Amino acid sequence: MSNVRNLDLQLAEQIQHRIDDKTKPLGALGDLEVLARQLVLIFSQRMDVEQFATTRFAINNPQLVVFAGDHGIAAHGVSIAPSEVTGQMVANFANGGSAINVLCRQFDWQLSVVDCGILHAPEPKLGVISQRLGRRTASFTTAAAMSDEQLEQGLAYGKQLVETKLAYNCNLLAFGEMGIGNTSSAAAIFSALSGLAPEHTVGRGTGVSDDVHTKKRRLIEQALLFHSAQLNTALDILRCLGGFEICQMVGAMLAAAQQQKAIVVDGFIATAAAMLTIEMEPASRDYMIFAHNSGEQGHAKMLTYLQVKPLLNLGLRLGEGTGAALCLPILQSALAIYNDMASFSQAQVTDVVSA
Ligand SMILES: O=C(O)c1ccc[n+]([C@@H]2O[C@H](COP(=O)([O-])O)[C@@H](O)[C@H]2O)c1
Ligand SMILES: Cc1cc2nc[nH]c2cc1C
Repeated sequence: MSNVRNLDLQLAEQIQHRIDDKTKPLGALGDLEVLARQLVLIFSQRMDVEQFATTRFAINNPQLVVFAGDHGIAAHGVSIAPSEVTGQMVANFANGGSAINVLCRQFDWQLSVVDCGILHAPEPKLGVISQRLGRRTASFTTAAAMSDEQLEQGLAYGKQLVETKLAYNCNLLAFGEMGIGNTSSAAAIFSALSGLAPEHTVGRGTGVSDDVHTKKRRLIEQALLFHSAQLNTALDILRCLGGFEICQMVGAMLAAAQQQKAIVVDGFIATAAAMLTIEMEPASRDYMIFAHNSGEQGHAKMLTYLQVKPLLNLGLRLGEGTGAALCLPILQSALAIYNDMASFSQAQVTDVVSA
């Protein structure tokens, strides 16, 4: 049963023609042209030809969601910080002091923060959306990270969030996360999906030492062996190795793709969620924009595995959705070019030949 439709390509040729007919050498705006085509295709899905011809395409009410969750694996000391820091950072998000707050204010993203299950829940008055699945996952070295019920509830919470709180007049959603230990979970998911050994997928996360990096890799090798008979489907992989925030991201990405919204994917952990989403619903990839190539060593490999090209390469390795947030002006530029740039005939530019 597939709930996500591939993009209807009926208007694709017209869109490409309009881009090619702008006053520039063919393809000279590079990836901005690729983005314009993808965004206009997504935003024109249910339009008739007349509406399509007269519409100025725009990003409406862009929403960025940070999903936060704590991880049992963190108790093994695989990060530069303990799990308590997840809750402290969520309070920082709620108080407006983190990197993602600064970037969301700068670019006019609507920011939401979701507590998917963190060790120290913030006070309700801080306005964090509470969709808790527990205090933190089980350490996936010796147990499934979550139960079947938590998995199901997490997917449902993510879906509900998109369908109720975020749906209104918003055509673009960005996904970020926070969770001490979650690069371990994301690396394990990547290994399980791709078959790549942990030495290729496990990186330094928040910036751990050589010794901690080695311990982290060994723990993930151990976990993959422990679960090897179970890791048959994307749902199994998510249940055995995932995090509460990764689970809710998958539910929300599935719902966003189903509603044919553009999906901006942030770094290593958000891309692990995107990989699971694509595994469950391959058509969801049509709606995804990969914001950046993170500094986390496995991220470039994930992007290669997915055969996608990220927009930015700034060495960011913070998470929170910061790479995704930075893309908004580029996405807006792609649409501005599409809407406003003159064609050859409008500008009376003649005699340009293409190879
Ligand atoms: O987005 C990324 O590519 C990324 C790369 C490295 C670290 N992070 C962030 O750092 C935290 C996880 O790192 P760690 O070392 O605790 O596994 C988590 O809060 C992520 O948001 C994020
Ligand atoms: C301070 C801090 C901020 C973060 N933001 C996302 N992950 C993080 C991890 C740490 C440790």
